[in-house]
Amino acid sequence: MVPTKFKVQTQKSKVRINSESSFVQLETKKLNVYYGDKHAVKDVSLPFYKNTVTAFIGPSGCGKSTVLRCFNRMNDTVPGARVTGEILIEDVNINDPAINAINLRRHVGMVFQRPNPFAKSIFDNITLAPRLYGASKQDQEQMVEESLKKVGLWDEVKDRLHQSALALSGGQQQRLCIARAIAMKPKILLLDEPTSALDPISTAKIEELVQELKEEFTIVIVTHNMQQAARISDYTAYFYMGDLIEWSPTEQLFTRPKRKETEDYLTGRFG
Ligand SMILES: Nc1ncnc2c1ncn2[C@@H]1O[C@H](COP(=O)(O)OP(=O)(O)OP(=O)(O)O)[C@@H](O)[C@H]1O
Repeated sequence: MVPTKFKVQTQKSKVRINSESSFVQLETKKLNVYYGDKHAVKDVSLPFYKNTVTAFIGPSGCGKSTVLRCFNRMNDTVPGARVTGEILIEDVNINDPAINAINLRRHVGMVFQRPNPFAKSIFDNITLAPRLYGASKQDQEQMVEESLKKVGLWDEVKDRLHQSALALSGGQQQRLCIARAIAMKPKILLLDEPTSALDPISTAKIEELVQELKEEFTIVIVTHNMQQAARISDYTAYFYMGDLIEWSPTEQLFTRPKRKETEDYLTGRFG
């Protein structure tokens, strides 16, 4: 049992898991990742349920981002990286060499730690990829309005869509990056420490947004902030040195962890 003073408040009462949440959207089976001789991720088998948020927690270097990057095959571009095991998205193994990584990324959007808008207009940031797939002008306009409304940015930027995205604040830029990631209507949204560069108000907005977006997407978030994991996720996976130590419903993991190692991490005894 985690002593009360170390307990992180979970807000499960606010977390609504919808009826499709028993559907496994994404699954890893014996996932291993090597960087040369370094065995960075070891035999990780995990389900990710549709329209839920799963948080990855654990000390620096434990493999959280590496696992996340497998889901859109970003590790393909890392020299010396090797991935074994299966990653199934709706039963299709995305590690199959026949799967085109560019097409895969239409279904798996990603947002990074630092907001990284292109040095282009707000409008172009969202429509760049859809244009490559032949979206008409009308579709693009609809996409821009829809995705900016979803991230709560429309009212703030609707009169300056053709101005540079770099003129936005950090928090606005991160919401724009989320809008860009969801414009193509992916099935899965990956968030790699999306609030670590943001102030508390922008962080709260993104956390609220994640709760709204899970109605439509299956979300996986890497975070160093345990309170954040407790506040916004439905499931939490705790990693240590490449091993998955525990995966549980978030409320359970934070209040009644199954493993002593998890409890030690939550109570600050190591990590
Ligand atoms: N491109 C790379 N080449 C070699 N080793 C790497 C590479 N990327 C990550 N690693 C190693 O793999 C291990 C896992 O790294 P990863 O970035 O996944 O950890 P993390 O848990 O996300 O860490 P952090 O919380 O600090 O971001 C670490 O030992 C790291 O040094």
